[in-house]
Amino acid sequence: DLPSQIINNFSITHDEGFNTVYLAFGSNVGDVFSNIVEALKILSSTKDVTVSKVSSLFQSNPMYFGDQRKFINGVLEVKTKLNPDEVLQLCKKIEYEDLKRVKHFDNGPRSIDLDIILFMNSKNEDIIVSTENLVIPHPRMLERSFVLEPLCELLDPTFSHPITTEPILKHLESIYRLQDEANILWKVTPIINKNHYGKLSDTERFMKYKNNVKLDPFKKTLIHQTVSPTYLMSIVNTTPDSFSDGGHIFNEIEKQMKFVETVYEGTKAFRENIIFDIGGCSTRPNSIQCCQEEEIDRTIPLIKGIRNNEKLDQSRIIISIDTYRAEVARQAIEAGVDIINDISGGSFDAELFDVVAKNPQISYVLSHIRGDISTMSSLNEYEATPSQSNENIKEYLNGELINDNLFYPLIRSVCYELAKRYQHALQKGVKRWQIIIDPGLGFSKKGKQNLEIIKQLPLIKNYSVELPSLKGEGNDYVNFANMPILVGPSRKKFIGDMIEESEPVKRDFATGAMIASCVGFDTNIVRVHNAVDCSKVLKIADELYRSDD
Ligand SMILES: Nc1nc2ncc(COP(=O)(O)O)nc2c(=O)[nH]1
Ligand SMILES: Nc1nc2ncc(COP(=O)(O)O)nc2c(=O)[nH]1
Repeated sequence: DLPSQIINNFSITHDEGFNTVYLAFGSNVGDVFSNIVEALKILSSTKDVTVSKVSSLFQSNPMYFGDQRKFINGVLEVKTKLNPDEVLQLCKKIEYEDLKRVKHFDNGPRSIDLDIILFMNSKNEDIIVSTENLVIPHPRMLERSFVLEPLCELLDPTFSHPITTEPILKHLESIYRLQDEANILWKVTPIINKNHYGKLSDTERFMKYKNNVKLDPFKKTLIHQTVSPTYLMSIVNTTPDSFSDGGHIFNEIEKQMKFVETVYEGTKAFRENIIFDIGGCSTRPNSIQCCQEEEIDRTIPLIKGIRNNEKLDQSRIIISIDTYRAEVARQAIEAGVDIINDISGGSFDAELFDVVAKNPQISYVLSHIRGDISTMSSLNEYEATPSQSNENIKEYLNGELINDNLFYPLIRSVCYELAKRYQHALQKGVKRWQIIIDPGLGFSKKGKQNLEIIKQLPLIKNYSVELPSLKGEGNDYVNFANMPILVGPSRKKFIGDMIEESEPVKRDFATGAMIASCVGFDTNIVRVHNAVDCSKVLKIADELYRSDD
């Protein structure tokens, strides 16, 4: 029952092992995000098929036939006992029976497209197929950034194409070296919470990060650079003791709403969107944590109020909840938030990741921290690199193995510890496409360590690490390619110490300078108290650092 002609005589043994298959998916018709989630669900519920990895989502320009909607593309890894032909039949069933795809013409619009890109048998040998209805590896994969970019997120950097024997990463670089705008992708994270009381039917409500890849004219190396506007996150602390506001808007919903409306009006000249980050429980070092009911009482009514406020254009507003508690996150999603902003990296409440996993349509900020609110300030030793502490760990930068242990121990430790939290998140079913990375300024970092983190932010997207898998056997490969970065330096102590200013509210000018620098270090979202003034800072910084020319 195998395809008639297999070039390499690697038979597909139906032994206890599983074949590994990489499938590229794309959609540009109908409710695109739901099509993709539905296709994943059907694959995951198919006998002898497990979806083991899913890439980020990318918005891409239609290739070959330009006159159609942009696509949302990605790649997934599947472990299966099925042979290539059976996988092909399964893909066709999902496309045409389950998702009712109607094919008008080649390369035209489609509700879902599932293409077999690569196929390895249970001994990890490449299966090459060439029949009239199936060719593996996919014949056009090497010309498609919308396939290779997401595929490289799932593979270790040395993984090579079975026929060219060149690393896939190198093939992707060759596409970008063409410097053709058509190959440029937008990384997207979903903010499609339909609990907006029906106000938002937009099935493609994503935060978008346009990643330009320019050729450095001198060094001939490729420079990845975000060229889309930086997102502005406005802190709305409804706590009585939040160290910067002193609780002046605590417990008076109309005052909180007035604050939100002021920020909404004051930022719309220079920001297309505004994110309101609703915080009901201070996370200042050693602060007393309010109880869950108190946190819910302080936050949920305001979220509902914002979503119901007719004066506000909901399509411009993104709401996040700053909480590490699962129940608060769950109720906030019900109330209409688009992002769970969790300073604990899912480590303070074991159920938090479950809530995020149940809602693949919203985004999640995965932050770096060590210990808990009362211990985090003392846990700021970063002398050793991850590879030094455990020789099973292999770290890469831009796909090259790093051996030098003196080289950036701080950022590498932060990335490695985030990679471990990332493993836990994915094990609970959180999708990579939901995740925004935050290095946690002021959390388990003192003074100048925060500046070092900011200067090394660009490394995060080029960092990857091979580390023991949580299942106990073999290694996982984690990278942060294309992950949006959020930073929250606003009014923090490390800024206050630098300018000898003990009053947080007087640190806004220095915060503005810090924010502009963060944009220069390729940050995608900045979290601030004084959003109105920072919207002007971002206008300047984006003009300087985000211009496409
Ligand atoms: N951006 C984009 N363009 C496209 N053009 C053609 C096809 C048709 O692909 P096929 O030849 O593998 O069916 N798929 C896409 C796609 O998924 N994304
Ligand atoms: N994602 C994210 N969320 C946060 N929430 C609270 C604080 C503590 O500062 P605050 O009390 O001024 O809000 N800092 C962060 C941060 O740095 N990143």
